[in-house]
Amino acid sequence: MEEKKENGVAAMAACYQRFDPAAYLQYNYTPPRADFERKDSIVPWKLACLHRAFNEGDVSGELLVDIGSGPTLYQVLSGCEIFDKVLLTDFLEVNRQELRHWLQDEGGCNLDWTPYLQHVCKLEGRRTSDWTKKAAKLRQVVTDILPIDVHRPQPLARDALPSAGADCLVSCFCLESVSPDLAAFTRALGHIGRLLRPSGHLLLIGALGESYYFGGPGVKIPVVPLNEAQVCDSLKESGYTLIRLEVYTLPQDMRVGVDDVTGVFFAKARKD
Ligand SMILES: C[S@@+](CC[C@H](N)C(=O)[O-])C[C@H]1O[C@@H](n2cnc3c(N)ncnc32)[C@H](O)[C@@H]1O
Ligand SMILES: O=[N+]([O-])c1ccc2c(c1)CN[C@@H](CO)C2
Repeated sequence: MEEKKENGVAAMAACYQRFDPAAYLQYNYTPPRADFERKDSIVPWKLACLHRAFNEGDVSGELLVDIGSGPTLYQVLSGCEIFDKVLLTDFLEVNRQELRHWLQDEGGCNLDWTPYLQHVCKLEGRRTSDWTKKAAKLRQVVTDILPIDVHRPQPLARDALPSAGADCLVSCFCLESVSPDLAAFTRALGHIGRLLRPSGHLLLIGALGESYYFGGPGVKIPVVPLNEAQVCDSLKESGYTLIRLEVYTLPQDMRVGVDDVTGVFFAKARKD
């Protein structure tokens, strides 16, 4: 059994060697999936879920860790106003490099995050012109971009976090996209839970009913197809209490051929 587990994880790691951050951003973070003029676009829905979850009064602390950041920053645009310290993490150096390009404001980014910063300012009741302040805030609070492997019982380097752990985790489209099967997905949930202090919050966004996605031209990556019940069961099994689950169903024109995702879930949970 141990060998089968390791083979599945190794096969996933091999797929990711061909992951293309620029293509991935193009596929998922430009219109129609990221259209801030459309009420039914996926990215504004995700940003609204995250804004509400970070700002309803129960989430607080010093340290927020984003698990499997990839080449994207949207997942911490609300959290950066709440936490003094934000850690971004990813398995691939190409993604960590993409994030560094933006954070060091040195150019070379494959996506302009301005519309995202402006949109989240609007959600916060601020002028959209405050986006430059939000960008500065994000650059100030993101203190590191670390390698991570959610299949390891210790996903981060031993000294990466304070002994108390993180106060909050956010993770988007990572666990189901890197796990060979549902059991591995659930184990990974438990592994990242060890990074979180007791009663700390987990904000989890993921794909429903997805069996593959393209991580670049011709880079077909298998995904664990999840339904809502499995998400709830896995959270409970790996030591979380579910606070809220929200589901978005993709309209036809959001299905653009880069994956077979049918829905997106947002779960707010607390570590037991
Ligand atoms: C579908 S992307 C999600 C990116 C981003 N969080 C988002 O919301 O679009 C999945 C990410 O998981 C990363 N990844 C692959 N294997 C991993 C592993 N074993 N542990 C943690 N992250 C991994 C990939 O490098 C990739 O950035
Ligand atoms: O519409 N979206 O905002 C969006 C963003 C990222 C991803 C998806 C959809 C679906 N596929 C996952 C990878 O399994 C990645």
